Amino acid sequence: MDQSVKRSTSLDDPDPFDQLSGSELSPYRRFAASEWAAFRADTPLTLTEDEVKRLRSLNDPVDLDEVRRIYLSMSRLLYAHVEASQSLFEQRKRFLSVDEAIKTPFIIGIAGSVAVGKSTTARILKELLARWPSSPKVDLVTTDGFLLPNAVLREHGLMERKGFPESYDVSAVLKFLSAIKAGEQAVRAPIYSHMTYDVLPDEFITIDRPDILVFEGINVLQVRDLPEDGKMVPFVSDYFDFSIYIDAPEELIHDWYVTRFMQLRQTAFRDPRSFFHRYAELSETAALSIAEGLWSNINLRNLKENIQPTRPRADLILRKGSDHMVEEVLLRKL
Ligand SMILES: Nc1ncnc2c1ncn2[C@@H]1O[C@H](COP(=O)(O)OP(=O)(O)O)[C@@H](O)[C@H]1O
Ligand SMILES: CC(C)(COP(=O)(O)O)[C@@H](O)C(=O)NCCC(=O)O
Repeated sequence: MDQSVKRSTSLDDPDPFDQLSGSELSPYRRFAASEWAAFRADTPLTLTEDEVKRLRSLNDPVDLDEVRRIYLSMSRLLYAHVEASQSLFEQRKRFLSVDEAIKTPFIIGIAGSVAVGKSTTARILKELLARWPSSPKVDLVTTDGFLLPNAVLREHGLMERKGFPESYDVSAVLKFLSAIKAGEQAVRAPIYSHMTYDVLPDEFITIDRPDILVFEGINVLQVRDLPEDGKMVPFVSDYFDFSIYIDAPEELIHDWYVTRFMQLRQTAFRDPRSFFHRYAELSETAALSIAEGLWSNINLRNLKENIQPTRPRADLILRKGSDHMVEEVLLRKL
């Protein structure tokens, strides 16, 4: 992109969310959570309170009511999309003389800030979709496995840029998604550990021809600048059949990040193998200041510069409120 026209983002810029939800020209239709809940129709509730508790992340209070209010309608909508896409693919096979055995997975992308609750949403959706009457095979992959290893990030001075677009091996992401879409068997994805704060060397998750793949991570809706040589480059989202952006006002995400950091201090950071173990021993004030620094220097910056600008590319936006519960749903109408 021509650098002279690239708009610089300031951390103080207001969130342009109202333009998306409030304007008549918005490509989205906005629903209050109660209106959205009505679309559930006769979709059965297939999760129990205990299962929801098991699926949710630290500091995420999502419960069975939230599943009823928000997730069942989403499950119904996705069911319609998956059915339509499978039927379309069947018809296309006749034109393309494609091998009958090849299965093209339906890929759902889930984007949003660090600490907004993407993992919880991804895990609940995975379980709900897998419990449809047709019992589809549903897999979940997170993009943190595709981060460059810490050794490489250090070598390039990128340790403070973890989560920014340049900290990922995007070619590996594209190769992975292309293999999945091509219906390849046993495709490997790398794994990240929050404990070591690094990609696990030689450890992989194997994805074997699912019906549906949920692909979750902060940057999945990222659009890359065209290379100078003018070569066409696919975007990660080119492989998506449906995309969801999890959203909330920045001040709330900030609070959730800091609260979670302080809770991790009492739990995961206590483990001497944790990369953040040293923070478990710090005073409350010192730890708070570390959390604030990580939020404003890395995660807020990334949200404003790279993540929030991808929000208008999503098919569905879930906007959360102060109690972590979804207050508004925006569904793309065009
Ligand atoms: N330092 C950490 N130690 C242990 N777990 C972590 C740490 N940071 C994040 N997590 C966990 O990793 C998962 C992903 O977190 P994150 O990338 O912030 O996305 P989100 O909160 O949107 O799911 C969450 O389940 C979170 O609880
Ligand atoms: C690992 C993450 C970049 C998220 O990765 P994702 O799965 O969304 O690709 C993020 O959780 C993170 O660790 N950010 C670095 C700054 C911090 O420690 O908060």
